[in-house]
Amino acid sequence: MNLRLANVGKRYAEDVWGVRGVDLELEQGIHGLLGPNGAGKSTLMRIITTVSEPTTGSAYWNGTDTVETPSAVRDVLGYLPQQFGVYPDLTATEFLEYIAALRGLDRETADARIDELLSLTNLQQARDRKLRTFSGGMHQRVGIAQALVNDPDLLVVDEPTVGLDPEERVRFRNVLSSTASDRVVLLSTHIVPDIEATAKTVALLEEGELVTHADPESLVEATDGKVYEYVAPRDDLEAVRREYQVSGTVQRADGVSVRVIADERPVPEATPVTPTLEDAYLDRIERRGAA
Ligand SMILES: Nc1ncnc2c1ncn2[C@@H]1O[C@H](COP(=O)(O)OP(=O)(O)OP(=O)(O)O)[C@@H](O)[C@H]1O
Repeated sequence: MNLRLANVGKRYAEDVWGVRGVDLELEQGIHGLLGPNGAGKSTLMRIITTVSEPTTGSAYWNGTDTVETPSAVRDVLGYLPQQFGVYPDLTATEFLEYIAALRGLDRETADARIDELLSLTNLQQARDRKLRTFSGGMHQRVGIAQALVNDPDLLVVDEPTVGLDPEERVRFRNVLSSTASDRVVLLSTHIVPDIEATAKTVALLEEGELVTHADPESLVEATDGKVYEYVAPRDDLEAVRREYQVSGTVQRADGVSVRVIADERPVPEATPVTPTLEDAYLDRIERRGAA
């Protein structure tokens, strides 16, 4: 299984490119598409799912050009878009039955598959409740269930954890990682912990361009020796933010403990700490911003 993007660009207006010159190759496993708001993640997802056509370049699924032959990807695709609307008066089971029918599954196959998916997404207890009564997290889990109805080879999930509380976010992450074997999963997010534990590779997008595509370990390694923690007076926090990329703050009795990304030790008492993927992400974004 292989998804390849070659020189993919999307122009919205004369000088407005949603993405530009993106080359990317993804194999089986979870891949994170990371970038700040407006970076072009949704644009790229819409091209991959054939909802929208690129202005330049093309996408290939197992070597077949998906702009010329959209069915090559549509037939194997599961998609959870950012704005995922459901039918509030259907129960979870009814909704999944409807999706299964649209996907052309016969009744028997559909029933078995729906049972399996409700259990995978931890919604067995709620299967006969109307979707209007679902919490944000349950809504997203039904979303992932509907995307998996046809057992897709390519699963595309766009910002799935926005608005979820931390516990639901973790639950969603676990569901997703348990579905990742035997398919290509592309998960777009601007929340680094969403992919930290699960992604095989991370593609970092900023202002429509692919900044890097690497495994999380290599990204973190590149930031090694550049992350420091120290306690700053509370009144200095704004100044620290102006000077450094701050990846965390903790209020303390004697000031604010800050975690910063810096090429050199910012103050003599700063302690070097082990970087996380979040630090590495901010470092790449920062370096680009400063370049
Ligand atoms: N239909 C459109 N017409 C014009 N510009 C657009 C259109 N859709 C997106 N853009 C612009 O393209 C850029 C990329 O947008 P996109 O929605 O792909 O980013 P994103 O990374 O998904 O951000 P978000 O997380 O905020 O959705 C932005 O500058 C956006 O304003």
